Amino acid sequence: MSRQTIVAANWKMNGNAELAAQMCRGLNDEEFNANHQVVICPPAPYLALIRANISNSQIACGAQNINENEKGAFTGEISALMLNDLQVQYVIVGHSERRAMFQDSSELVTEKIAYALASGLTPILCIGETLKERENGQTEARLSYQLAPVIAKVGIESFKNIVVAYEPVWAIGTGKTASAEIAQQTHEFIRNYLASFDADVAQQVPLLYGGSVNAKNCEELFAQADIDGGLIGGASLNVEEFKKICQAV
Ligand SMILES: O=C(CO)COP(=O)(O)O
Repeated sequence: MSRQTIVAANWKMNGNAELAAQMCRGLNDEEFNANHQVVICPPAPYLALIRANISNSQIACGAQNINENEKGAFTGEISALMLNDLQVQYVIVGHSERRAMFQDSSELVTEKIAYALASGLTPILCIGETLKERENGQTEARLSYQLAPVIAKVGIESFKNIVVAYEPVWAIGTGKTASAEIAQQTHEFIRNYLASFDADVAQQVPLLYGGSVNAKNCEELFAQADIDGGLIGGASLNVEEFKKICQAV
């Protein structure tokens, strides 16, 4: 069985109602390969708008974060139940911007993943090393450090319902993409690491590359054996460019 391919848009704190409407109009009539999924992750205020305007069954919605509690006095937070309510299927967890700026530690990321899974959401678990870590030869240690607590908490079987996005911090928003060769090597490491727990599960997990992916560099990246799609930031804010990236897998 071939692995599912996924191209996910992470709008971060960008976009507006007009872009949401344009993106739905632009993508609704696209025909994608079978087993390909497009996920749009807008800021939370636009989730309902996108849900209401998507008619293509291969396009889903995702949130950019969730709180690890069911409900209660957590001003400003969004719960998994609310995402269920809006029929949002995916949620990005552990993005490096949240790890760096909002204290999303590996422990908290693990709790969010567990809660997302228990609520029937598909987490897109983001992992990645800094430039300093890569230069010091610590890439593999960093990635396993980020994966290990999640595997310990939810079990390797749960990775049948998890998407992993490898986003080297030094490639995010910098215009510096990892070369296809470096990206493939790192994805292969991630798959082998997962395979050391369960080889069958590891073969099924979609591994996405993220970091300055655009319409020009996506084809070479997506052609790599262990790259099953991408998590796209800046280039997902342009409908025509994002369409090209979705079709390149
Ligand atoms: O962080 C990213 C997606 O989550 C990547 O962002 P850019 O594509 O803008 O580099």
